[in-house]
Amino acid sequence: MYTDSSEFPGPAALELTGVSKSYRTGTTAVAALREVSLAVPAGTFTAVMGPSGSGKSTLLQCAAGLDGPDDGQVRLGGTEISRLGGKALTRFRRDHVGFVFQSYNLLPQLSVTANVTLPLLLAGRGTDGAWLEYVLDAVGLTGLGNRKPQELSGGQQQRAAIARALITRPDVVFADEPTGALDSGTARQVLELLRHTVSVLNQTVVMVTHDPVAASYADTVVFLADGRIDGSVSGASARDVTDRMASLGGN
Ligand SMILES: Nc1ncnc2c1ncn2[C@@H]1O[C@H](COP(=O)(O)OP(=O)(O)OP(=O)(O)O)[C@@H](O)[C@H]1O
Repeated sequence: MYTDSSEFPGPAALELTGVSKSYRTGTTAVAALREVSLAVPAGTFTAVMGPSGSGKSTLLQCAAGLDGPDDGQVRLGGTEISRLGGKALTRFRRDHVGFVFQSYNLLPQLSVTANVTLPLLLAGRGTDGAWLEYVLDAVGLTGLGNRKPQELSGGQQQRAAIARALITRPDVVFADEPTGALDSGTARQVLELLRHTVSVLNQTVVMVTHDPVAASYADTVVFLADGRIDGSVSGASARDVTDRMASLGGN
């Protein structure tokens, strides 16, 4: 794992430096992230794992600009997003970040093509037809662009959500438990697709997951425990990840 982009050649797609975040409930404060530093090289697949409550979702929210850290910096594609707020941050996210969630969040009344190109429409950008076709092909939805989401299987719906995340050519795609709602065979296909977007499209992907099999598709698995980074492994098998998680006392 890199804690600083000077440690690797090439640009960092994402860099967190000393990021801390607490939540206040009543009179008590819960430290969800404690001085987390992490650098993700462009064109790599990173999985974030850790026990329940270790701070994975908070890390993703801060890294993607969905929430602001209390302390520290977040740089995404060369922009320090922790300095941005309001409309500037919303615009930045729209143009530079892609999201894939466990629930596909497709609009039922729109076709696959309209769902996939919605981020471009919202950004006031035109659709490059060749890129749309390429992306739909890449996610295995060739010829299904006119279908409505409910006319697709769960795996196909998640593929459409991945196409929607890729369409703006974002600096980073953040995936939060992207296979949580899928059976293991379909999950494997979606993970292979995410792997393909990194290996072939040079996309940067950061995925939060509870599943050691999902994590094994990543180049690097970063472990969180109690709001801190607790090491990382590269090229890990599902077994390696399971063993590491057991040593963290996690699930
Ligand atoms: N909105 C919130 N208000 C108060 N505390 C919160 C809030 N969100 C998260 N927390 C606390 O922050 C800590 C980290 O939570 P987070 O959701 O980031 O962990 P996680 O690793 O994603 O957990 P899980 O695997 O169960 O989803 C936990 O102690 C959690 O209870």
